[in-house]
Amino acid sequence: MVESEHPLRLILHDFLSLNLCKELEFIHKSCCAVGYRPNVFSTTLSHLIATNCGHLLIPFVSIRERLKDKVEEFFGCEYELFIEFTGLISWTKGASIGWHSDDNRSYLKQRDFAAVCYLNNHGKDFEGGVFHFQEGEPTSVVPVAGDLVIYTADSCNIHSVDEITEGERLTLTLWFTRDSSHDEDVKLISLLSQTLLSCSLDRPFPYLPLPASSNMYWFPQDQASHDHQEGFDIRWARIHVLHYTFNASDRKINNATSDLSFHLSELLMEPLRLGRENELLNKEFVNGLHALQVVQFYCWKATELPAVNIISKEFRKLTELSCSLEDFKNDRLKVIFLGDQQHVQSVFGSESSDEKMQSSFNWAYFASLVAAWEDYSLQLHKELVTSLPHWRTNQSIFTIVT
Ligand SMILES: O=C(O)CCC(=O)C(=O)O
Ligand SMILES: [Fe+2]
Repeated sequence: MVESEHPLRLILHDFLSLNLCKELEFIHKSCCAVGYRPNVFSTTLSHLIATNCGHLLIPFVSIRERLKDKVEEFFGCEYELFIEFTGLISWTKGASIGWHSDDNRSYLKQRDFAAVCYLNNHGKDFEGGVFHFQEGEPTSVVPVAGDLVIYTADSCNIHSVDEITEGERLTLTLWFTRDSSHDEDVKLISLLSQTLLSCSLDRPFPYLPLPASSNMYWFPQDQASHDHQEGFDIRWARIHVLHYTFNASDRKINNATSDLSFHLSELLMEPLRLGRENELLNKEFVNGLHALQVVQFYCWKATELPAVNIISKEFRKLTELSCSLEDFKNDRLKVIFLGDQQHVQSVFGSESSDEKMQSSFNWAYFASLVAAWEDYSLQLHKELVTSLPHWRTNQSIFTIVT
């Protein structure tokens, strides 16, 4: 399993199971916002909490523990380590990073160790994006889903990543610190406490996502220019490359355009429907993020379960497609949210997954997964509610054995 003998870095194969990689991909593709560098997208744990998706921290809990144990063990730490940052980070066409160490800014000095888990595959999901160490073995790491690289964050491990030339490269990245004042857990527990305690505990759907402000989902076409008009909305772009559309009723759009205080970008914060080719699913989602999450859940599960061919009566009822598509055919919205569709395709398009999804798509199966997504989310929410009091007492996020 171990690849290198270098004392300050370690490469492990198959550290994460493929299903965990897929689950984290589902979380990222349904929740991410624009990142801190051009062509980069990120999902931080605090962003999940801020968008009412604190329950999606649960899948990270045991991975963070295993990673911390591994780092402590490999570096023989005799002091306690704290996690300073946890995030899902994806890089798309044009993103790269030159030689650097991870503590190379005054505000990053607290970083002692880094862990990068690859969640998808070079050569299949993206091209480019090979990782290099400037000195010592191994010189290069080709990302493979499930593999892990850990290294010290100082100048002993100067590294770089080649430019992504196609597709989307996804990682789970953590930094560790000895400095307890940079402990991420303390901040996350405080945020979770604020959001969970401020809402009533018996809400019927406590896991429904709440979008952040629209600019956090706006991917500018030219990030160097200060004119951020041109570009696209990440949420819309993600469903577009999977051949879905967001549909709002004409009445709503007309009302919105006549109300000058209402920004059209806010339409994705409002109830809407999902369409595909000339069909419209007879279900209202509370907002664009809600619909996106169900679509991404379908992508995750559709690769796992055999397609359902027998459409039961119950399914048929659920999938009754709306007959008033004409009232929802709003190409105007597409222009506003997507802009240049070729640009969207060059950022998020992926041919291999595309073909598979297209040929096996089935609304009945999709509708059955709406319910499965609700069960999944509710289960995680319950785990969160059970765990939080223990986390608060210990000021630490850990697996609660029940
Ligand atoms: O994603 C990687 O392989 C490494 C990224 C990196 O070097 C960084 O974020 O500092
Ligand atoms: Fe780095």
